[in-house]
Amino acid sequence: MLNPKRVAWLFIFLVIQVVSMLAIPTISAEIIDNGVATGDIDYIIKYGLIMIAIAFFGFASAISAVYLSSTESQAVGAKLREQLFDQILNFTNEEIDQFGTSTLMTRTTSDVLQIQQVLVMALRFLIMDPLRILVAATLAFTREPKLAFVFLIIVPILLFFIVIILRKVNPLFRSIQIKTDRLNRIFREGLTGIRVIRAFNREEYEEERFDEANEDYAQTSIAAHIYMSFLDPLMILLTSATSIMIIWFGAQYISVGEMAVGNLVAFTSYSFNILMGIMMLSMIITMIPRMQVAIERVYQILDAQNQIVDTDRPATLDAYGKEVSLAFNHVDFRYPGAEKLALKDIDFSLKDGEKIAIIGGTGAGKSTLANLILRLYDIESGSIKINGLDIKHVTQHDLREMIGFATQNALLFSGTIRENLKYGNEEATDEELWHALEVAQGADFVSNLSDGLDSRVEQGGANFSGGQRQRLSIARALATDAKILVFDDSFSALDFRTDAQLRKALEPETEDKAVIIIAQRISTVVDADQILVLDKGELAGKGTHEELKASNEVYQEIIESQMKGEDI
Ligand SMILES: Nc1ncnc2c1ncn2[C@@H]1O[C@H](COP(=O)(O)OP(=O)(O)OP(=O)(O)O)[C@@H](O)[C@H]1O
Repeated sequence: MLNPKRVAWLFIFLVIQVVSMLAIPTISAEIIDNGVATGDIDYIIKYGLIMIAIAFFGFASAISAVYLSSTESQAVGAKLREQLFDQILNFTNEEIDQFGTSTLMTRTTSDVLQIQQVLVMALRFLIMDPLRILVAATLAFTREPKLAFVFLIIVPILLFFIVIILRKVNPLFRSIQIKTDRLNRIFREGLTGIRVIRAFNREEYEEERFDEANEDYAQTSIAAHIYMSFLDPLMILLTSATSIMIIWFGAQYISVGEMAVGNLVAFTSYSFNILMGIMMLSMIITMIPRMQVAIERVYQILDAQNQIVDTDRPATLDAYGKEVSLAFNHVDFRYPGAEKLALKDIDFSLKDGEKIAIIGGTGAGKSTLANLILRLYDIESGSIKINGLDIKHVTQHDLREMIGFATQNALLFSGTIRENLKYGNEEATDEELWHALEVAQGADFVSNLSDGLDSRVEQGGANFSGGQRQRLSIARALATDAKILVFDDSFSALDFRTDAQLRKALEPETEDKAVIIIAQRISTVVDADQILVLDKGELAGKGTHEELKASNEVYQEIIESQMKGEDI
């Protein structure tokens, strides 16, 4: 994912930076010993200018390295987010259920950010610091081997404390990520469920739930940062101790003429570079497990095997052909992990010009059946065929292009009404959109809006009533010009009159289409060519309204329960 050419440039700039960082004290030592000590001004000026030139190169390289590491890590972050979003969009409902929406969001945002933040540091310091330590140690040991023993004392002490801190801090950072998930989940639920929370006066309870998760997250973060905060003072303490030791022993060597003053200055600087290098390297090493956790979490999503895949050699489905047929042949379906079948032995067929209605109590399996037509889940046995082709043998794209779907919850996207209506057919003209709205009984209310088709739709369609949302979602399905129309309980929020008008307006529109209307109300299904009665996932009856009314017990019960409702 990293660009090798840019990483190679980064490496070159970092080498220049390290060389310049360590060349400066080396030249200083030369100036002190050969210029200052002998009063040679020319020497001082000449080497002073060389020092400035080296410092300039070091400065320019440092800036270039920061630029390259930042842009590289940003590019990796952007790529990961793009891949995650693409992958999640292709997830089946099963995979989305398995992960849960809040963790999918945390992983796409905060885990990727975590990777980016560590990467920007790691790209520089993982290359620069080992180099810095190596060169500084070589220079220190070759220039003044007598003082090298100082490192043999200080470095083990530094490493000892760093290991202790890392061992404490790593598990804490791991748990912070899990706690972020939890915090996001509660926050999300609070936002989406705000109306329910208010209606049940549960603000206090939700606040407590959030506070508790927030406190837990904050405490873990604080604990982790307390441990991390030891690193700075530890470093100050150890560099000071090193300087004191170097000056103490160095002064003694200088006084007996065994060491030059310049070497003392250079050695102090090398030692600082070595200790600083070790500390920075340790900090990065601390961060790497955090990045690893984030990478694992991100790759769990990216590596998830999509359960529903297109076959290698798909058959061609003529989405705009004259005729269309849909057949369920003894279909059994079970939700992943469920014990019981959600649909059992479902068998029916319909073709263009026909309208099938599916009725049944809550949880009977109506929406499940609609989802199977779209192949949102794969069936366990039997087959679903469109135009004689098993839907597993055509691409999901071709299949879904055949179907205009109005979902049960009438979800709309933020944008304009026009954008929402054109969601399934970008080519649709305004005239076609208005026509779809006419049929969906939504033209009146849209034309009364000051901006008509350009009116804003808030997230989820929050600025429209349930009935208006349903009409827009029906119009969206009609605007696709698909051959099969599925209305999943899409008329439930409409009053009886609008429901009847809509079905009437649909008649001429659907002469060459196959229509499936899922409903709970008898009045919505009476005029269907065929009614399927679903009961606990099984087909309890199949026939016209009159036939079922005369002979089907479940249907009779539904009629009876709704008659009672009308009496009230
Ligand atoms: N994602 C899911 N995972 C597991 N079980 C599910 C899932 N969705 C639905 N079910 C189960 O499948 C059964 C059928 O649900 P379905 O949503 O199809 O019913 P329905 O007839 O459309 O009901 P309603 O009219 O209330 O929407 C129910 O028992 C439900 O609990």
